[in-house]
Amino acid sequence: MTVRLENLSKTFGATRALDGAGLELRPGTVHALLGGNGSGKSTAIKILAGAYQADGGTIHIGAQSWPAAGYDAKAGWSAGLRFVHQDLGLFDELSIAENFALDHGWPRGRGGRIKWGELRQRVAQLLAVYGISADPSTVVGRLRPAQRTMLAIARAVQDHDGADRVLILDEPTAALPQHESEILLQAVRRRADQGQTVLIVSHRMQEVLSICDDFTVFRDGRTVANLVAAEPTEDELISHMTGAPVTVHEPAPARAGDTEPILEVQGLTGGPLDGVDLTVRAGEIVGVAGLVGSGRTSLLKTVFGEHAPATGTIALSGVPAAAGIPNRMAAGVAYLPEDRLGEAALNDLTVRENLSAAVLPRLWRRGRMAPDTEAENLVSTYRVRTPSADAAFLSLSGGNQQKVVLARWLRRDPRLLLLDEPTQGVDIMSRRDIYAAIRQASARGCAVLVVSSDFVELTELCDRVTVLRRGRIVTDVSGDALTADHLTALTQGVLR
Ligand SMILES: Nc1ncnc2c1ncn2[C@@H]1O[C@H](COP(=O)(O)OP(=O)(O)OP(=O)(O)O)[C@@H](O)[C@H]1O
Repeated sequence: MTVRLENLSKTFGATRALDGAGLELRPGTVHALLGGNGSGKSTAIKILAGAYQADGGTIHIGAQSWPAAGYDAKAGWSAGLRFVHQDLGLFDELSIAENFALDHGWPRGRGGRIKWGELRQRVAQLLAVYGISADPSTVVGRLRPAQRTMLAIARAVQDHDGADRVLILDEPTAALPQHESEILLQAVRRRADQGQTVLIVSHRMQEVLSICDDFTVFRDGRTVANLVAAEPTEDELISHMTGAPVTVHEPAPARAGDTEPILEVQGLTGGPLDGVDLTVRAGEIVGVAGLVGSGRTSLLKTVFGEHAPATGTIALSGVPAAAGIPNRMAAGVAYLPEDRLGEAALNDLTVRENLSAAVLPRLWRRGRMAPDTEAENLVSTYRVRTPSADAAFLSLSGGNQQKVVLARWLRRDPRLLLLDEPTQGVDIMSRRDIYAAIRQASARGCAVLVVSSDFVELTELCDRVTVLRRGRIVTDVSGDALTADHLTALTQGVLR
């Protein structure tokens, strides 16, 4: 089904989020919507979902048209648009069949009895169509990550051929490890080959290049490129996003010799951790690769003092680390969690206040809080797109929120920096700035431990990557062996 957005505009206070943007989806194609953080992608998607109302423009879906200011969620739904957001909205404790029924009702017989046989049969057919090899009675929490996303897609579309539905996916692979992303993208590609129209918003260039037919690039709320049946290069796409030719970044300088150990972990157990031994030295950037459930996040949380280990020791610069988060922070440990909005940000405050939160004691003078005069510098260094440092944190786009939280930690000048998925949702331009900031911290002697599902990121950023499988470190990779494919094989257990 064709979808066409024409001349879409939307203003939030002083911010012109969309300024005449356009987008056209051809039936049975996978279309990438690309753009830097704050370029207007989410605003366009939210308008299509009916969550925001546009100020002006026209929306065409199939044979129907609406003035965008008069379009709502119901119009989109009945015209066939289906959305799958990053938070898949699945109930992990329930079965696949129950998850379907919660969305679309339970088939009932006489006396209101649930017709389980009919439900299971209908769901089994959908699972087959969407290539999910699982039984309808399987509990959702047991599925692999790519299967869960595919399930959310099947549940949203609930249609066998899908040709009269348009599937809109917002960063579908952001939380998936490489191997799972590939499985998911192939499954999405197959859907399009069978006639389904798909729109994907993503910051992962290699992925969209591998499966998309058409590409639309937004910059400053306008469409700056519309590439139909094209095979652009990554550099071409980036230069559309930035409006400038791509600049080549310097590789990280080689490190000379061994430095003093900052973090020493021995025999750590607790939760999924099953005896982790790990040392990170001053100036080292060490990656942690592993599948979901391998213990990656638990390792960081335990080192930060959020979880107490069952057994084992943690030392910082040779001294046993005192228990609890305040003690770890006092010892110079900083932690950027994966769940930015839930754990890291002060959502009700401004950008400036969020940036200050990590250095509050420094700003208190004679019983008064000094204004944080560095906020403007940080906003510009990290390319945070905001009308001012005093804008509400929540009014920023997702990627810009992430940059603020990261800037806040890096300005503390930590001795040990723990990062969990640091660039999730961050555009490719800022990603490079963030890598540069992490490298600068490491050049000053900070030890960095970084968890990422994006193995390309680990290979670009890290001196060494340690592979975690079922709570144990199975190997360390560095030098020429440090490639994304090698990490995929190691985390999967294909290689030892
Ligand atoms: N509810 C809102 N209130 C105020 N400003 C907003 C709101 N939603 C979006 N904006 C602003 O509109 C602009 C476009 O944001 P949008 O979320 O559409 O960008 P995006 O391309 O999706 O970015 P990202 O890749 O970071 O998710 C940004 O400057 C953002 O701060």
